Amino acid sequence: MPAHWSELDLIKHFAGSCRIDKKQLIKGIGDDCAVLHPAGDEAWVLTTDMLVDTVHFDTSWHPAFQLGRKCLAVNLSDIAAMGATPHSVMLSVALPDTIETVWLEQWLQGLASMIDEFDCALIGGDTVRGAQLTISITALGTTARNRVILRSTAGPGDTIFVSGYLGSAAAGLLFCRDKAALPAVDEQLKAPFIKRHLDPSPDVFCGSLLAQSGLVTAMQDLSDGLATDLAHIAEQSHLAAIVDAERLPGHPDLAQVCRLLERSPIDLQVAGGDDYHLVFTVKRGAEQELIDYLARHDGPPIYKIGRTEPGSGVHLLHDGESSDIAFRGFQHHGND
Ligand SMILES: Nc1ncnc2c1ncn2[C@@H]1O[C@H](COP(=O)(O)OP(=O)(O)OP(=O)(O)O)[C@@H](O)[C@H]1O
Ligand SMILES: Cc1ncc(C[n+]2csc(CCOP(=O)(O)O)c2C)c(N)n1
Ligand SMILES: [Mg+2]
Repeated sequence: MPAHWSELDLIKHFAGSCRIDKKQLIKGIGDDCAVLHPAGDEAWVLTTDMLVDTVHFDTSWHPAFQLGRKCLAVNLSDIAAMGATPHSVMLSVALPDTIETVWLEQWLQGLASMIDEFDCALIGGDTVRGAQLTISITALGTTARNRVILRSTAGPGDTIFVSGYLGSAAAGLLFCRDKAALPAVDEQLKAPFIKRHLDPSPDVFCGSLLAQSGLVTAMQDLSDGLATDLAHIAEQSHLAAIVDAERLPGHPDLAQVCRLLERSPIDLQVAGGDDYHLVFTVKRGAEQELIDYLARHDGPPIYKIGRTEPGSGVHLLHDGESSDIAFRGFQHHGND
């Protein structure tokens, strides 16, 4: 892979080299999922995510069962971001010879439990031998055509919300990765952070409620970190996103845990990645209506973190200063 190319450069190059439009394609490259309009009022959303050993997970600390669940969770999070309901999945794996049967069985049980939990079915895939354990899942979701939520449709003056705590998985990853280097930390204190890294639960129910409410203008899931993921909404909606650092929601123990890790909580919250919650925009004046709608439908709490305005970038307000953090989240290429 050419090291000087960023992930976005590569995607643009792929897109620029192939035909990318097609009848019945509502949205191709550029969102959490592609959107197809098969017939009638329905829309299909399709997404694929690849997980590679040592890049997305590390089998030395990731139990097989939880890894099986996470492989699907990251895809379902993209389906949630469109406001759709998961329907079916295709599984492609490259397995090295060193994989043990017991490990594979536990991994599969984890995957199967996630398939059951979200009422999906496994409908196909591909299986090959490979040097490095690689798992690629393609997921299909369905929704009503007029309920699909894109990244490109936020308006100026909208309010920005997230659907859960930020930074937990990033702290959990540090606990798992730097085990030897860290002083002994109370297991109970670490547990929720490590759980969020190992076994995130995608906000599928929340995403679907948000779309049903008719009050959400744009949405995206949080995989690379707010700095990058919100930048996609800002860029595609031709807006600036203004985020108030004090409003970023975190686990009640995040500050304490970050002191032990010697990391800034805000850094983990905006750039740590692996959150798998949703970031979305709501028309100004409709915030309370949305909160009431969620409460009426047993929805989860949501957290207001900022607003959009004319302009560009993602601006983090902290201690009276503003800094542009657009695309400062996790990147696979270009900033290693
Ligand atoms: N190799 C590729 N060929 C064609 N399109 C691609 C390729 N890689 C990514 N894309 C498309 O580019 C867009 C951004 O991809 P990306 O994987 O960054 O999605 P994301 O939702 O932003 O992140 P995540 O995968 O963490 O959810 C998507 O529309 C995706 O389908
Ligand atoms: C062992 C290990 N090292 C680092 C990370 C962190 N990480 C890897 S990929 C990614 C963003 C989402 O990926 P993608 O953009 O491919 O969907 C993040 C935050 C991890 N989870 N495990
Ligand atoms: Mg996504």
